[in-house]
Amino acid sequence: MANHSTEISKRGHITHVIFDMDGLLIDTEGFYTQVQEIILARYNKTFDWSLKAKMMGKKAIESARVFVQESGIIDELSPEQFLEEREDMLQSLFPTCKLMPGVSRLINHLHSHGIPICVATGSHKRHFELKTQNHGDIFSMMHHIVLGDDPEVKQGKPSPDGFLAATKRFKNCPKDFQNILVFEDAPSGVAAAKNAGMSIVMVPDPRLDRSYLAAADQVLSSLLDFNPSEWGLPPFEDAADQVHSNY
Ligand SMILES: O=P(O)(O)OC[C@H](O)CO
Ligand SMILES: [Mg+2]
Repeated sequence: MANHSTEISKRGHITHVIFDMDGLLIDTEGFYTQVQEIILARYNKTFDWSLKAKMMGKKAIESARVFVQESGIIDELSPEQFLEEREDMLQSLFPTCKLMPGVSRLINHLHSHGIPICVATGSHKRHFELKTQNHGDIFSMMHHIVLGDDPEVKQGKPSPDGFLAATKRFKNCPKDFQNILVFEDAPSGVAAAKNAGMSIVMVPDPRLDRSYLAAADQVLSSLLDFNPSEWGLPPFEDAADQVHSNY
């Protein structure tokens, strides 16, 4: 079995951290699922996790194209109509979102140790504001936030555009991108981090097909299971806090 120092050298010494948002920091992925199930039911179709896996993490319009094409309703509903149809439902759900387990503890820990942290999300500005309106304390600790409609993000995940834009905006950004750790929940996001040459911890929904997990450097069932010292980051001071804190 590898000892602790071997694990660190294998995983590298992380100096900067980039967080995905939906499904990783906040529990908004369930809202998208709920709304997409309702829309497909009108066409007597069911929304399943194989389609979900292909949509999550992408920019809205890119994800909408996948939805109408793969579900076979493209002749009845265009990607633009789909986005319009789901909008009211999403707008009422987003402000009710909660933080995922372990988010508060990890973000506070990294921030208090001066580790540069940021967000790179596929979400556009209007949705970002609805989703984060009750979580200003967490998002204010981010050095910067790169949104899906940022002019530098020409293409959504799995393109590396968002992660590369996020990297450039750090002061003293590392030369070796392996020293940047990305946290993601979506297959497209894991691919984007790999395409950017970064290290990647995946925290997938348990319903996601396991074939999607192989690309990540580490797979965790929750951020509560993340051990910073395995990645050369400052260890949690209070081990008891790791066990007992849910948020
Ligand atoms: O997972 P994120 O934060 O990149 O968001 C992407 C979409 O808005 C939701 O899948
Ligand atoms: Mg996500």
